[in-house]
Amino acid sequence: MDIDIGNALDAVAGPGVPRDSLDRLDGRVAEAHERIDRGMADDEFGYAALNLPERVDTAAIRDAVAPLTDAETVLTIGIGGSALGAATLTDALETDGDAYYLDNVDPAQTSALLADLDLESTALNVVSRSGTTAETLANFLVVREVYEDRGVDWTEHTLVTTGESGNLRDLADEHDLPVLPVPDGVPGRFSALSTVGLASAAILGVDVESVVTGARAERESLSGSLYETPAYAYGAITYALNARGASANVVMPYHESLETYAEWYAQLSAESLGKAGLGQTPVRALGATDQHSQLQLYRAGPNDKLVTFVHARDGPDVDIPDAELEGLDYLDGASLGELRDAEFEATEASLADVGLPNVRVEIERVDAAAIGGLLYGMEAATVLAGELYGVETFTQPAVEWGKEVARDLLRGGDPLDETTSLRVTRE
Ligand SMILES: O=P(O)(O)OC[C@H]1O[C@](O)(CO)[C@@H](O)[C@@H]1O
Repeated sequence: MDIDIGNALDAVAGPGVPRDSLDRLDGRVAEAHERIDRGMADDEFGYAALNLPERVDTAAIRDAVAPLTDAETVLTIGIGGSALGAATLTDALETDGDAYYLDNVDPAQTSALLADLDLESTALNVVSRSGTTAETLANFLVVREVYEDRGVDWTEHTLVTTGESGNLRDLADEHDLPVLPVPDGVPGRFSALSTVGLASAAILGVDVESVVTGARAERESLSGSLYETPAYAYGAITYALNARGASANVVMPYHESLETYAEWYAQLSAESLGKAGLGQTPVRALGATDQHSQLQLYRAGPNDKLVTFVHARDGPDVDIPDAELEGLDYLDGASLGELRDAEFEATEASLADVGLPNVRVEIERVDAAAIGGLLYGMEAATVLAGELYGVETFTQPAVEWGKEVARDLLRGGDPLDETTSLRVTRE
């Protein structure tokens, strides 16, 4: 991936980063890289994620999914990092069939999805690192019962991706289900380039080997300077802008196929860096669509954010038929891709024009290697930012409080006294 941070410097942006500050920050990047390098060398918890391009065994993934590759549909049951990496890949890349994800507890969505699925031609990949996540286990039990109600042997269609212990591992052992291991020492949000993110894609014919090759190329770019490492340039500039008031990072890909990538990045950033009162709020947006919904705020609202554009330089295109419509002459002879690119560059300029910091992340085209590089690059960027923030990048303790209370409520616990209520209703 390429990064252009020019529109985040103080020559353009306010808040912007002075070049001499960036040079000084580069000294901290060099120290952070040494820490990251040591963590990778020792396969330390969390840092181990940056070793995945060398560690992931795509042949073993192919072997495990081989019995399922005739499936026309893959239903992945997981949540957070156990779904978003896989969804990023199958939403971005060509697949041999349909990919669906049950990554929420929404009875209407679950019922509607299951009503439409031909379970005989559907492979099930149940993914949970802990094997104890309520949403994932609940959805799995519901789906399993539907298989049984329809007389389809769910055990013939199910792959499990989980850790060495937990309810899901127990269920897999009880029913002798094929199990793929989750990578040791890799938090869920960093596991896209492992069994967790690659298995569902492999079932659907995605070139997972090229995904890993692209990640490996980004891994090889890691160095002691943000000026030589796109991933570190991104991690450093988002950190530096946050320190100067950019409290939100609007991730705005200009490709429908990358919309889920923005969702994946939101978890990666928020769950890794949102600690000790620090962190940058990830906002998901989509170009060109959100020029017609959020751009007004970005250009004329508070300069309290940065916008990260994600753009592929090349890709499929569609010619626009010549228009006889007055005022639309500028479309004559143009294509949808040219219109999109003109709008992307105009939006980038529109924000620079008012000093709203923005960064351009570019890939050559949306293909397996580029997506692998983008995923790896953003993981490395987040690890670097975590070193600069000085936070515990690889844990997520804040998510546990709500889980415990939800469990207590389901067990008939008392209503919460942390919340207050002031209901306003129509008479
Ligand atoms: O893979 P698991 O253990 O089901 O966890 C799913 C998700 O839940 C979290 O642990 C947060 O609750 C995420 O970090 C993780 O990606």
